[in-house]
Amino acid sequence: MNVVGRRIGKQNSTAHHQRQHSDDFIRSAFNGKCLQSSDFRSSQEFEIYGGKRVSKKSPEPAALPISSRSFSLRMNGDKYVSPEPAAAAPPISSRSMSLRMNGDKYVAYSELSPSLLDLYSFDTELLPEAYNIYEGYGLQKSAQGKSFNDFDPYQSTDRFSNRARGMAENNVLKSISVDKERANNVAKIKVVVRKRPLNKKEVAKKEEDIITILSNSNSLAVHEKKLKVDLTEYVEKHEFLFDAVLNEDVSNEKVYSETVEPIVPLIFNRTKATCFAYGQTGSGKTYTMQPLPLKASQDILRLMYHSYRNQGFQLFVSFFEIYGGKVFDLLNDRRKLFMREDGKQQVCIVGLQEYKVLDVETIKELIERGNATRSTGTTGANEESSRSHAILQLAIKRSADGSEKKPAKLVGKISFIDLAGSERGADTTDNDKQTRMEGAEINKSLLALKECIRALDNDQGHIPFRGSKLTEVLRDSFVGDSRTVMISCISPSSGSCEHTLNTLRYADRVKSLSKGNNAAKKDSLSSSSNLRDSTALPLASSLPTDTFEDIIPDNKPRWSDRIERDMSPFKVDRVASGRVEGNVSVTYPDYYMGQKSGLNRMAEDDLDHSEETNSDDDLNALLKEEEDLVSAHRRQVEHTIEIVREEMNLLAEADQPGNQLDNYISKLSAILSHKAAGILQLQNRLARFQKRLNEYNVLISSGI
Ligand SMILES: Nc1ncnc2c1ncn2[C@@H]1O[C@H](COP(=O)(O)OP(=O)(O)OP(=O)(O)O)[C@@H](O)[C@H]1O
Repeated sequence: MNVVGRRIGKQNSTAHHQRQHSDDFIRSAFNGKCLQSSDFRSSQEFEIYGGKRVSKKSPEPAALPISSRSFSLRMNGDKYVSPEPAAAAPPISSRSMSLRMNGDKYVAYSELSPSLLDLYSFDTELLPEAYNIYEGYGLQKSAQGKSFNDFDPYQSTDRFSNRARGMAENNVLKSISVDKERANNVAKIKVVVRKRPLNKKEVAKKEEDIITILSNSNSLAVHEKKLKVDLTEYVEKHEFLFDAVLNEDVSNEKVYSETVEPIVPLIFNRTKATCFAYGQTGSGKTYTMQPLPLKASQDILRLMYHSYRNQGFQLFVSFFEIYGGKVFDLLNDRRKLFMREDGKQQVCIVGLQEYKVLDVETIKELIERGNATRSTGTTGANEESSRSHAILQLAIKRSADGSEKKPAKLVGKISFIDLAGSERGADTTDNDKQTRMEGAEINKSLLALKECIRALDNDQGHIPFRGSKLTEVLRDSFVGDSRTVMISCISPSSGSCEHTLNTLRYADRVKSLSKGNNAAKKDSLSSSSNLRDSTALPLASSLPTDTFEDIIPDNKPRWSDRIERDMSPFKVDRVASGRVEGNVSVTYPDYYMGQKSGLNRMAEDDLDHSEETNSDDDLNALLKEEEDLVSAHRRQVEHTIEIVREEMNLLAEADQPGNQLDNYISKLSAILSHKAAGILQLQNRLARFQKRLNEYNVLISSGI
């Protein structure tokens, strides 16, 4: 593997500080034998642990990893080498790497963690309660009554005067308090939309850009061309409001600063963050996601080596994918991994490899390797389309005393998820069995992910993470202090309108009902009510805008949505929560205003009355039935449209001279029977579902 070395020599504004830290590191590492950094500057070579040379670039200390606990060195003649015998080092193919001095050479500096990664059992309580990253060990007594300085390797060799140390601490304090302030301002869930530019193919096909985004606004409009029943065209405008809306000119840097950057400092303080990209194949998920972990790790390392230096934080990377409901290690030749649940219902991914990394370059190479391994399938829409969820995790760990003697435990982490193309969930009707199964799994996981995030944001005690492999794997990101950023990627082209609307609805559902969102959104949207500028006929306006929603419940209503729809049957589209459509403001029953969805109630019931507890399975089954009902309703509406078309044709025929009355009567009779059968079927399904709700005591309105 092409590891290390290339980063060295890169001068930047922090070079001076880093050089100083390098000096400190070198002094402490050599335990008093002071080696000048100039000795290192003259070093020319890097090589992989085990002796294989990788790079001959000059390792300037400006870019050296500065964690004095990240590796240790010893003298060997006049050479400094790692205390681990080279022979004992596993080959690079087994991913075990560590930086050491070998003569005047630096060698690789990543380390393999234990092969069993227990996602859930990470003890995030490793830091004594008194510990707070924003105050820092170095500035307070630890639980054992020892100050951080008691085990600070800087202390014995430190040349700084107390005054200088005080100034340094002040600076650390300042940056820490800035981070703390920032942390308080980071929303628990943030939903961002990114529009990509039209691609060459779309331009060649003369497809129009149907998305408008007002500059400096966080709303966007989709202009959907539709046909009335009489086949005349009109444009329906769907407006959505999100936390941020990024147009096609926005750079990846801006995407980073808008999404992940504010979260990074939080993961040093036990936060588990998740950033995922959602959208149809080719909408820009990978383009958007790929740079983020790199940028994040750059910031993480900066924090580790500066603001939080000497506190023993370590950075680990793992990269795996979920494909067809199975988990594969992308950094270990796609080895199949197994999930196990222990007695405490904590789930482990057995065998997942994690790398300890000290520099961005190594992370970059690991990501490249994982991406190359990532499974892709051939789809009609995009040959490179991915049908898997790729999950890259950056974990911050630390041992209890900040040293490397004890095993490091998880402090916080950030997971980057490049989801499978959202429309892939529609493959459940495909002829190919494998494709169907993959589609079903994708569908299930996208639904479950949405439900988990919503449950999370509502502080529901009950999070339906067992809905899919994806959410099971992410379980520990849904408990405790968490942050979630969803980046919805959309294509601007008219040909993708249906998928775009589905993506936006999914995003809207993730965001909706969340605490503090509704009021704000309502305010902001009420000033722009009547956002739809189409003249939608009642029937046309209840048309589903897509077909795959039957399978992917992007538009999945909660109990409250159903009421909203029921009360305003002429509304076609939901926009961000609290939207006021047309000039009709929708009145919610009090129950709904309290945001007590049926599920919330179930969750609360779970907590309050354990004997009435519904299991996850029950909850998921109920959710599934709800989805099925909505799907059936949608199909019924589509069916009705077809029938209305038939009726119109029949009427047109009837107007023709010489029309056969017999023919007209028999056709009309068939059409009406057809219509009635469809309605009856839906009524039966609705009745069954109502019964189920009654059984679970979640019937929320006598009006249903
Ligand atoms: N914001 C953007 N600016 C410029 N090009 C973009 C942008 N977003 C995506 N693209 C380009 O569009 C193409 C498809 O993007 P990408 O592969 O990221 O889609 P995807 O959603 O990950 O698809 P899949 O689900 O199939 O993996 C790529 O060639 C990519 O470079």
